[in-house]
Amino acid sequence: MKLLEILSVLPFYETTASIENVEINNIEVDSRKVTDGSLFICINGFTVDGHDFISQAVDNGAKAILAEKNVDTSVPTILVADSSRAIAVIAAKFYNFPTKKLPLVGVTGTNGKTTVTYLLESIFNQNDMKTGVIGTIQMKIGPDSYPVSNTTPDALFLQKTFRQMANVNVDKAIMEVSSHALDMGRVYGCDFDIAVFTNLSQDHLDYHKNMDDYRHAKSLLFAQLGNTYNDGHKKYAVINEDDPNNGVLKRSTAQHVVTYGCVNDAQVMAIDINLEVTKTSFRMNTPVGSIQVDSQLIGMFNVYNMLAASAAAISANVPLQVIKDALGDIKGVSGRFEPVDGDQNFAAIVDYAHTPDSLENVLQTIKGFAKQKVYVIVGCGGDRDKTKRPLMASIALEYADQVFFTSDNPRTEDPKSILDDMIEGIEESHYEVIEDRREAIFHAVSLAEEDDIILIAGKGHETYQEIGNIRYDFDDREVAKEAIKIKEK
Ligand SMILES: CC(=O)N[C@H]1[C@@H](OP(=O)(O)OP(=O)(O)OC[C@H]2O[C@@H](n3ccc(=O)[nH]c3=O)[C@H](O)[C@@H]2O)O[C@H](CO)[C@@H](O)[C@@H]1O[C@H](C)C(=O)N[C@@H](C)C(=O)N[C@H](CCC(=O)O)C(=O)O
Ligand SMILES: Nc1ncnc2c1ncn2[C@@H]1O[C@H](COP(=O)(O)OP(=O)(O)OP(=O)(O)O)[C@@H](O)[C@H]1O
Ligand SMILES: N[C@H](CCC[C@H](N)C(=O)O)C(=O)O
Ligand SMILES: [Mg+2]
Repeated sequence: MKLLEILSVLPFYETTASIENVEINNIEVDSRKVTDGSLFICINGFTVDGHDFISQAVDNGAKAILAEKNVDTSVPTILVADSSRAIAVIAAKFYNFPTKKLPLVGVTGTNGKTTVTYLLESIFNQNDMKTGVIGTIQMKIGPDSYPVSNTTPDALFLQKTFRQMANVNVDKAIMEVSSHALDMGRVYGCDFDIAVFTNLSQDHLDYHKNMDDYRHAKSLLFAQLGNTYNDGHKKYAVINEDDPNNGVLKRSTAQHVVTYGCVNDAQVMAIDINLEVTKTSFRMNTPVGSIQVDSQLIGMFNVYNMLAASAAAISANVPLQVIKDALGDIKGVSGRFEPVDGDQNFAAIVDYAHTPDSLENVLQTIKGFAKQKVYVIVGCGGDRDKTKRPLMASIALEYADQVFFTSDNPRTEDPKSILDDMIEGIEESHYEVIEDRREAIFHAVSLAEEDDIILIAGKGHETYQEIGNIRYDFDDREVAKEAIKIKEK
């Protein structure tokens, strides 16, 4: 493709040499992956500056450089104010605007994104639609899955992936949209048809300055809705009416708002909610009729997730009966309230709760059913929001009979200092600090008696423990199974 044509989507840029005859066959943000004929886009990252790798990019065959500052190089340079924003639209153009054709649902919020995307995948599949899913656990095209390193990957990866999805006739793409991605412009070139808001509570205050900034980042998804290409298609903002932030998000969009909830009056509403240990049921009233939902998902927070997915599916014209059938079939999402079954007489549940709000939700659910003691194993991630550490510790202590504070991906921080942050100022004494997570799980399992419940929180589907910059194999579910096996002997 002619470079001039690719750049036609940018409102303003300068060039250092004529680019009239430059042809580009690839776009790259990583100098190591540049191939002959590429346009290399320099991103000034959090760790290194892409501008420092221009000579490697040129050596590898870059035919032009897109940069934020003047650089000394033998190939033409295109200067823009913000290359992270530029790449989002350039990549969309290069891959021929895949999301113009491919219906795209974006799900944002502090908790529940992964769950809602998987619920939507099941609902769309039940409606005989081929789906593509991008999120925390993996990327999927139809039944095939691929690893991802971010919940919401960078703009180039996204546009390339959406092109792949469009080429194999995916009917609906569903993605998690993190606040980091919104802030960094990773989804700036995506044309969403439906944007879903789950909820907002404290997280990521290492990245966002305060809760207002965090909320603002989330609102960008709704502000962007329908503005990307102005193609006249009907767009929907699906919003949790029971979340105190609903007003801000509604005011962020000029599109149709669909509300859901259980308390405040909403268009898609759950009533007669019955929460049990092994199942959940409720009546769902919607503008297009009413259905009885009988689900194997546990907990009030999952009622909200089911409402969010249903409201989005209704906006996409999926019949209510299909939604009912899909919600009835879903067994659960990997690492989310996942029971570990080793034929033991107590329960062990692995859950991805790694924020104060999700931990509280999941513990409220467990306390609602607990007949005997509740044990909690929990830690907090290193190089992440430090202010959530004491909050998560207090919540665990409030609901549990005994808490084991342990490591959860200490990354480059000293595991002991993370644990110190968690227990600082705590007056209760019903806890132990066991830095080694495996030891903590084995210890809790060794104490558990009939009908007790152990919650192993924070890592869910993760199959590693990140210490320093190394990811060691570690899966809470496997370790718990081992511990149970040894105890049962
Ligand atoms: C803080 C942050 O978001 N960082 C993201 C960012 O990395 P970075 O800024 O450090 O990149 P960098 O290493 O400095 O590189 C800058 C540029 O130089 C280029 N480069 C680098 C080296 C080289 O030899 N040649 C070269 O060209 C790189 O390709 C890049 O274009 O860009 C990378 C590529 O897109 C991301 O993978 C990375 O996410 C890191 C791993 C991360 O942990 N991000 C978290 C905070 C995050 O985004 N989380 C949210 C989910 C949150 C949630 O809701 O739970 C997510 O969406 O994942
Ligand atoms: N709607 C909800 N409200 C509050 N907590 C929830 C909700 N849904 C799930 N949770 C809790 O949050 C945890 C993570 O859920 P999920 O993975 O669906 O969220 P997420 O938003 O994708 O998280 P992440 O930001 O890490 O990708 C679950 O294991 C559960 O404990
Ligand atoms: N997407 C989240 C996941 C946190 C999961 C938890 N296990 C941790 O490592 O803190 C993050 O990267 O902040
Ligand atoms: Mg997720």
